[in-house]
Amino acid sequence: MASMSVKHAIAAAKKLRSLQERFNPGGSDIYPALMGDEAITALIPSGNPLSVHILMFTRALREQGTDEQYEKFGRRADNNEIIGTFAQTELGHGTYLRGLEARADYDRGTEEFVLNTPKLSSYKWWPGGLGQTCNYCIFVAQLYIDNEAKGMAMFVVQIRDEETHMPLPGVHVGEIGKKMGLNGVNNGFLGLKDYRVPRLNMLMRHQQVLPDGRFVKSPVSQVSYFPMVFVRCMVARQNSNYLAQAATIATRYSVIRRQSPIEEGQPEPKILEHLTQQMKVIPEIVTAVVYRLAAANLQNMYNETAEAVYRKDFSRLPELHALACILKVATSYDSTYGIERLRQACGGHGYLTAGNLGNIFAMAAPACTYEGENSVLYLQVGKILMKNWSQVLAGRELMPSMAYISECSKMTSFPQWTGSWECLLKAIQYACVGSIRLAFQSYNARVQSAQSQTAAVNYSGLELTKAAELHGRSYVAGNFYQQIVNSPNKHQRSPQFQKVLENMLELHLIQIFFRHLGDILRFIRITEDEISALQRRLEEVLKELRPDAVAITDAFDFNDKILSSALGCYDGNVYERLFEAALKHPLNRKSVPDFFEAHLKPFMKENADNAKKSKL
Ligand SMILES: CC/C=C\C/C=C\C/C=C\C/C=C/C(=O)SCCNC(=O)CCNC(=O)[C@H](O)C(C)(C)COP(=O)(O)OP(=O)(O)OC[C@H]1O[C@@H](n2cnc3c(N)ncnc32)[C@H](O)[C@@H]1OP(=O)(O)O
Ligand SMILES: Cc1cc2nc3c(=O)[nH]c(=O)nc-3n(C[C@H](O)[C@H](O)[C@H](O)COP(=O)(O)OP(=O)(O)OC[C@H]3O[C@@H](n4cnc5c(N)ncnc54)[C@H](O)[C@@H]3O)c2cc1C
Repeated sequence: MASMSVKHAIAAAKKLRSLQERFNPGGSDIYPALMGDEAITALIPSGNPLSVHILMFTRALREQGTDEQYEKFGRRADNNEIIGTFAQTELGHGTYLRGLEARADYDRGTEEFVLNTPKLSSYKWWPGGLGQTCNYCIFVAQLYIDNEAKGMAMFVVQIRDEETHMPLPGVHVGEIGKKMGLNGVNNGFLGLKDYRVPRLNMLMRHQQVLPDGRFVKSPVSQVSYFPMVFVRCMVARQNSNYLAQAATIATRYSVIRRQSPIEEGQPEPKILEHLTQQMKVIPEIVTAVVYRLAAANLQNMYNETAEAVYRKDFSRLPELHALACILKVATSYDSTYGIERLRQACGGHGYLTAGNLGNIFAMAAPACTYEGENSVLYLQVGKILMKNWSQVLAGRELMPSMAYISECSKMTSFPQWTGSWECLLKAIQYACVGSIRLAFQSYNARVQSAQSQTAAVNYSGLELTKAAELHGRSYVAGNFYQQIVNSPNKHQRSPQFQKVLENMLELHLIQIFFRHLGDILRFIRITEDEISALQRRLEEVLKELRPDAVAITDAFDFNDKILSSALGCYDGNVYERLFEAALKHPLNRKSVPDFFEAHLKPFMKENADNAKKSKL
């Protein structure tokens, strides 16, 4: 599987190169890499072994290396003359980067770094493509000068001979084993023993080690985390894509499959006529759209921040970090749960490999873990919200994506309930700010009682997580509202199209309201009649969107090769394709399976003989 994936990945990478040259000659924009990776990944159901090379290795060289280092390594990596990965996670540590054990000791006598993974737990473990594909990697290690720890640093390390692909002396490298999915990616392990690299193999755009061993600290240590921010932005877009693919499959299947009359004596309807089926499928279509728009916003913000960082302006890093964390978490959680809901909406056939929903789930699910485990990132955002709440208390302005927190903090109570979109959006924001205030009271009380920040974060973790989750909901819903109601190009839309978008906004806001009704009722009084009115509107908007469901998913424009699903094929010949796939199964090559003579027949005969004996 790995070799097939590499073959496909190389073919697709070549295609990508020609597309880039045609549509984005010499451009550094992220989209070609993203589209390239998406295209390659989508065409390789077992995952793209070049993903981390495209998304992390090449970018780390460009963003963390000096111009000279880019000339020496980056250009060859961009041109796919060398293939690398990003080796940060270890067998013993993934989240807690300060606990990483791999070390780089500077030898000023030879102006080299001596790299070691001192224990088994120090082995790099997980990097994509590390097992067999890559001949280089970015090796993340704790930097030591005269045995004094200086923090994390990144090193360009060649791990295999460029001609023979043999692991180099001092390198122990291989595949970590079968996974739930992505088995074409050859995630690998890497051990280094007294492996020497020249001083100039340490990426030194932001921090330097001079020949005599003097260390020049980075102006902002967090800029070394930038490669992770980029992939978190990618995940937001990639996972909204996975959800859109699954929604397309389930929607098409739901208008082909007929089951169970709604009125006695009537013919069996398409299953999408059942209201409960509409509630399983249509909100997922809308969620895919909502996150795709949010991810596009985030991508633009990433581009702007990356250019600023290149100019040594680090001012926007904190906001990008907060948004990249919350969107990576929200998109990966909601897409993973949404794809499983869509699989279940397809009944038994949803469980068939031919439907491809299982594989889409297996591609989407690990995004809840890699690039920052989701609950750790929720806590990251929770910590940032605590800092911002202190700013609110001090009367200071907040970053634009958190401005609503300031506005809501000035409200002494929630205004009269109207049920309008603005009211629903404000309710989610108001509940978020209420949760932040409660979390801060707990957190601050702990800090005041002399608990350390990390301990206070841990013991306030549940409330911090809730506040972070609601912040994500507020941001995503607010972005969708702005795009539908206040977009500058709204007047270029046909009235029919605008109506469909407004129906999607109505559904999203009401769905989020009901998902967080408990959180909202803690801070806002809403009567039973007002809640029942929203229930009616939910049922109504599902009915309104039902006729548009197929058109919206067709507009995602996935061709059959990308969906790779007998349930979601464009021509709708589901049963014929399911049967065609079944007949291809190896067990159908013979009428009598080999195991009959070898196992089944003797087993049944033995039971029959025993039965006869027991009768005697
Ligand atoms: C298109 C296809 C897309 C995707 C699929 C295809 C390919 C990719 C597939 C897989 C690739 C996977 C790669 C990986 O998984 S790479 C390894 C990823 N590992 C992590 O993300 C580690 C997660 N851990 C953390 O982030 C750590 O907790 C942290 C680095 C945050 C450090 O925590 P620590 O406790 O040491 O410090 P904190 O106090 O939490 O933070 C200090 C300070 O720094 C700020 N901060 C933290 N992170 C960032 C950041 N990324 N950017 C900017 N700023 C950051 C934090 O807010 C604190 O600030 P302050 O409070 O002001 O001091
Ligand atoms: C498919 C896939 C591809 C990957 N690709 C790469 C790659 O290319 N390069 C790379 O370097 N890494 C890669 N990784 C590794 C990934 O980055 C780590 O798995 C991830 O960072 C989580 O770390 P961990 O696995 O050590 O889990 P841990 O950090 O051990 O987490 C285990 C549990 O402990 C909890 N926990 C940990 N810390 C805290 C805390 N401070 N507070 C509360 N709870 C906490 C977590 O929430 C989680 O529930 C990949 C992983 C996967 C699954």
